[in-house]
Amino acid sequence: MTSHPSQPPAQQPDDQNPGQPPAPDGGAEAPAPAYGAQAPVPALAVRGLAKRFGEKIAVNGVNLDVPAGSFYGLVGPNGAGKTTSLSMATGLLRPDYGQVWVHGVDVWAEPLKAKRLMGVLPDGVRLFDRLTGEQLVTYAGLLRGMDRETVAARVPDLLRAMDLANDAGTLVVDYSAGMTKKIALATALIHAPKLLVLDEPFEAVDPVSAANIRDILHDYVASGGTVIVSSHVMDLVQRMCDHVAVIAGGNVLAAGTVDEVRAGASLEERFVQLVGGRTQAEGLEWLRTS
Ligand SMILES: Nc1ncnc2c1ncn2[C@@H]1O[C@H](COP(=O)(O)OP(=O)(O)OP(=O)(O)O)[C@@H](O)[C@H]1O
Repeated sequence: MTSHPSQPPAQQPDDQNPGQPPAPDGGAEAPAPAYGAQAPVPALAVRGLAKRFGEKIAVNGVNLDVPAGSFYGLVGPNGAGKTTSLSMATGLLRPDYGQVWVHGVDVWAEPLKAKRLMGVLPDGVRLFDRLTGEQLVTYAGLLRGMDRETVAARVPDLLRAMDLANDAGTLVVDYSAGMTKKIALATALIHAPKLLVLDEPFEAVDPVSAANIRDILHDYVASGGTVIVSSHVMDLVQRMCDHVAVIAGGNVLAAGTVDEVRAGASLEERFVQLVGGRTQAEGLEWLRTS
């Protein structure tokens, strides 16, 4: 495994990077993670990650350590920067600033090596939906450089685990939203990655399938894998995850074990305390029917 550099590579000065936005808070100065001989290398380490879309700062210098073997929840209100952060962390969206390591491998310096370690379920994923479910998962395995025999052995296992065995021959374009989510998750699992990054994996998934997926993910973590899930469902994160980060306005407001972050309250109460933003239904009087 590649060890971390003791210092981060120098940030690009703006004059070498025309059109780049100025470094956000914590962006340019964020130290690289330095792990001693004893300290385990995190599954994911993020330093000074930042992204701006025009005037909008979507991610404002995020630092995060996701311990190997953890079940890590990422929660935040709509537009908090979760998807943008995860997209940059998984090599799908180039950051303006910052660095990301997966098990010590720099995602943006060694993308192929890093991506071999990861399985990703991106938000709003576009799949090759003119393939059948079985073909799509097979294709994902072959694309990862796996041999045909191993892929052929794993595909039925995954289809069964996702309760899609009876729809193996159906075109993905004809799948429901929940079925599409599950087949996308199967494509993320086929190469048995060390780190799974799942953006809203339970959205549109029925309760029985969600419980099955939770079991699969718990087994995966128990066998040494690491899972990062973003979710809006606090109760689910509190029950399912051992670590959590709360992100809002492109910043991490709190991060640690679930018990540390919720500090005696429920995660939902703590979330509302941290994030604020509860609004009264003022101005919607016209909506009242009586
Ligand atoms: N491609 C884009 N172009 C312009 N603005 C974008 C783009 N992607 C994201 N944004 C903006 O960046 C901010 C963060 O968006 P992001 O999708 O990361 O939030 P999120 O926490 O995943 O939200 P949600 O929970 O609603 O999915 C939002 O204000 C969003 O409008």
